[in-house]
Amino acid sequence: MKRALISVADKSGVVPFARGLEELGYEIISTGGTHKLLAEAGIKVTKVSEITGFPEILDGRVKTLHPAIHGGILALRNEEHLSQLKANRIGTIDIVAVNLYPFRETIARPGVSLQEAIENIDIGGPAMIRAAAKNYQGVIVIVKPVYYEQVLAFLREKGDVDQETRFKLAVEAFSHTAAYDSMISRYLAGLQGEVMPDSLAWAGEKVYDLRYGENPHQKAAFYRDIMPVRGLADAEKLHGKELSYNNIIDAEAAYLLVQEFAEPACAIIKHTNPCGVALGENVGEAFAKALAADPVSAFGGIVAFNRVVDRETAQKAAELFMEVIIAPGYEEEALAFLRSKKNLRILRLENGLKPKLALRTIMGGFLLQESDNEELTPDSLQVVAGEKPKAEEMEDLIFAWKVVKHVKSNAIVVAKDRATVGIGAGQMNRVGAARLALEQGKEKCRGAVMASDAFFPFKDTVELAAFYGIKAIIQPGGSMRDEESIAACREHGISMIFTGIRHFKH
Ligand SMILES: NC(=O)c1ncn([C@@H]2O[C@H](COP(=O)(O)O)[C@@H](O)[C@H]2O)c1NC=O
Repeated sequence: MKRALISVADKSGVVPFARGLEELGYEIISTGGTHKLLAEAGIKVTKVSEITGFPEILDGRVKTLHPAIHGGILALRNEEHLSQLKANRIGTIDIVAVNLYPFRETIARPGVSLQEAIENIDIGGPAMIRAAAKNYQGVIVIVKPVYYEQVLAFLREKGDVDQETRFKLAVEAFSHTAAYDSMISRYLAGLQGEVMPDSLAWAGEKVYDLRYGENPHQKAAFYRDIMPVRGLADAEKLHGKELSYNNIIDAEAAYLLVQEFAEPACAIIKHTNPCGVALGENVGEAFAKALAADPVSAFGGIVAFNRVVDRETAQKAAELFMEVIIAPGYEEEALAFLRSKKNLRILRLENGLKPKLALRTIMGGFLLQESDNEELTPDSLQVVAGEKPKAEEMEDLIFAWKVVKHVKSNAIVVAKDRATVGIGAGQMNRVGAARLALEQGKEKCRGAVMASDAFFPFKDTVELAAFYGIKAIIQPGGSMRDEESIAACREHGISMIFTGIRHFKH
């Protein structure tokens, strides 16, 4: 008689699965809780302890860790191994259906204790899963309820599961236990304050396959971090087609930019760079100002707000061709209106999410760094040239500084009245970025302020800024030739503020 061992923490779908196996003539073996559920459903089920001759002990820490179980799973189906099983009165186990203690859900609970987390580290489950996956030619391994029906269908129609499917299930099983272990190691390392361990174990769960990657000839998929952290994968799609690879990256850039501000803010993003950013009394004003900054580039943009979108703003925004809109919420009428736009994706994501770490692949490896969450404090600002900017000018400088952090280096942002006037992004020299930003703003640059993501290596950017009428500049400082830039500011009556913080973005 064929035997199936079923031991599951997530018991969804397990009753019909076990019943299906019973109908196919399988003997079902189960651990405590699973046994109870199946027996109550009227399924004939043997307790693991009857097979092992040993009770479950240590509050369930030891249930299935026994040669009678692991021998039955791991034995090759050859004469040599089968005779060893016979000599030791061990029967083979042909199906292992196991899912693990809910470690993720446990550590997601606010205030969870270390002891609770540790008790939710499954030991016996991964041991069985890995054993079954190693011996996939003889054992069918199932780690998720979604496979129950597929396996039952195979058994009913063909009497067995083919080797190709068994292999796929085994690969899935090893990926599953690897991801589970990565979660445990990251959680425990995090408790020690260790975020960059010698062995890096990051894992994700597929949210969905993307139609393609950055370009149509590139395959791509969207994964959520296996750790319980909220992020873009949690954004609720209220309307529209599936997000593309580029949409997801741009939506993140737009979201993070508006999170910089406590005031109502709007950011319009193109290819991860902002083309217009503004603050306003309300989202409507912020949107109008952000759009006015660069209406040409805004076409096909990704638009983010940090406040609930009202109907009037939705109507105005819908006049623009946007790919994605992301906000913490939408008034009912606003949503109804936006939904009339067939090609618009509407996302809702609460404010306040902030990544702590940034992982990036490079050829043959990864780079891991803390996210750029360095914030300005009043003490970090140092006026090195000209007069101390007045309150309003200072607000513009800080606004421009917060925006420039989100622009690819070399980056220059020109701003006035809490709105961008010109943005120079991703240039190979700083004065080139400045030229782009200033030329975009033209006359509007008169009386505006300028932010630079890194220091000025020469005084050329200051001189160009003076030509366009810039009144104040904010930049990290720290160049060997800072004095030349400071002298140029004094000569042209420009105030210069050092932040002591650099915001390169690659
Ligand atoms: N210790 C063991 O021998 C052991 N064997 C199976 N488990 C787990 O026990 C859970 C099922 O328990 P129950 O059927 O009692 O609800 C499963 O998630 C399974 O992975 C075990 N528990 C944890 O390590």
